[in-house]
Amino acid sequence: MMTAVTTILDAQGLTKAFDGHIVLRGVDLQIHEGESVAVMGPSGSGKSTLLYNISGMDTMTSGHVTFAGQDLTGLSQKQLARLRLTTMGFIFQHIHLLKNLCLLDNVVLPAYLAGLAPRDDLNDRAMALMERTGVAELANRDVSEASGGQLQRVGICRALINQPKILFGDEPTGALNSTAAAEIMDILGELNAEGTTIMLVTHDPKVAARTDRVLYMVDGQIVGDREQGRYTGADLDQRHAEVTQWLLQQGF
Ligand SMILES: Nc1ncnc2c1ncn2[C@@H]1O[C@H](COP(=O)(O)OP(=O)(O)OP(=O)(O)O)[C@@H](O)[C@H]1O
Repeated sequence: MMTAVTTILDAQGLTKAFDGHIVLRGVDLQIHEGESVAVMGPSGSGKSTLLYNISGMDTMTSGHVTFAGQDLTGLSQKQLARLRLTTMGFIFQHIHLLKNLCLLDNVVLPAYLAGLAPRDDLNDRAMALMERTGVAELANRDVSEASGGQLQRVGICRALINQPKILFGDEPTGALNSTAAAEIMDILGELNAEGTTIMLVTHDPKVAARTDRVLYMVDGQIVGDREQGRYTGADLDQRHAEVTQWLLQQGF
């Protein structure tokens, strides 16, 4: 039986210029609900700019982006902030947590700001996420008392606290050793298997090997789009070899 594909994010003719310097050159991109997508390409090709513009973190120069049926183009900064807070999660290379809050409160904060549930429920939800990602014992600790890999897990919990429809990552494993990076990708793989749509900017073909689809950007355009099927936990070396070969063909 064929499963219907739902487009969760649709960018049409997305252009972004900084002071007349064109960084995104009319990008068309559809992301389907439930898929995981890696965005690769040379430094400066526009990967992060693409992520920031399709998520409404930055304001595009021209084009249209529709997310979960809502056209971002006409929204005010306040409406965009609300949309991001309640429907999108973000993880970065360096997770910026508030130093004067314990790790649990850092996870709870976006939910508290969204005001969608009572505080006790938010604490329970945050603890469940921290248990799931293996950082529950750190809940009452400070930011300075956790390792980079542990902080990235806390960052994932924070990104998930409002049950986002999509999780965006900008080099989420970029600052981690290979073991910690693999553990983060295991967590993201589980979330994806449960239905969370994921889009990651990465330089790491091993990260890309675990996603459903790899985009390759050059000079502000998507020039390669590879569907590689779901990673099931087996044959990572084989997938890595295949995606590396494809990347080399793209000019990686
Ligand atoms: N806020 C900004 N103001 C001016 N120029 C910017 C800004 N953000 C990005 N750029 C420029 O846009 C281009 C693309 O940057 P971007 O960070 O999107 O590339 P990238 O592919 O993510 O690179 P990297 O892999 O190095 O992170 C670069 O030339 C960069 O200098």
